[in-house]
Amino acid sequence: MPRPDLDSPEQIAAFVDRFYARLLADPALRPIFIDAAAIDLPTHLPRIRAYWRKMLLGERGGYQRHTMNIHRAVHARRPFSAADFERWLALFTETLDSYYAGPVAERARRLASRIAANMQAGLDATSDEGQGMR
Ligand code: HEM
Repeated sequence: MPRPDLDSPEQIAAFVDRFYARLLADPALRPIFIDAAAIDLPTHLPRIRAYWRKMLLGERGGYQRHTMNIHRAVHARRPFSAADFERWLALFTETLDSYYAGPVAERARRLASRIAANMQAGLDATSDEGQGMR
């Protein structure tokens, strides 16, 4: 059966559930979500879905939070390592490749990789001398 593209709110919702199943099963990443950030999944998952609807479908008026500052606060409690970023991106890409194919899935891949690199650079800079992003 051909894989669908990641181009509807329904596919994005399913993608986020699948991605988070992997993140939360990961021995290195799970404690960041569960212990350091103590996320409430019923609050968190709808935000992640709204974020990706904005990024991939151009949804307006949905997700409007400061993602970088939110990660900075978690990073201050428990620093993200380079290996954490690699793992996050590997799980994102594996989830995409397992279930989705098409131009929007490819855009998601490029965006995630670019944003992860920017985020990592911003967090590193912050912990050095405060030259972080925004
Ligand atoms: C090492 C890599 C990453 C880790 C360990 C990580 C971890 C987390 C954690 C723990 C939260 C919950 C924060 C809280 O509610 O206090 C969070 C939120 C979020 N993350 Fe990440 N993250 C990573 C990379 C990324 C990347 C690269 C993106 C985007 C491409 C991203 C997108 C988001 C979004 C949209 C939220 C929701 C923030 C909100 O509450 O509005 N994350 N992340």
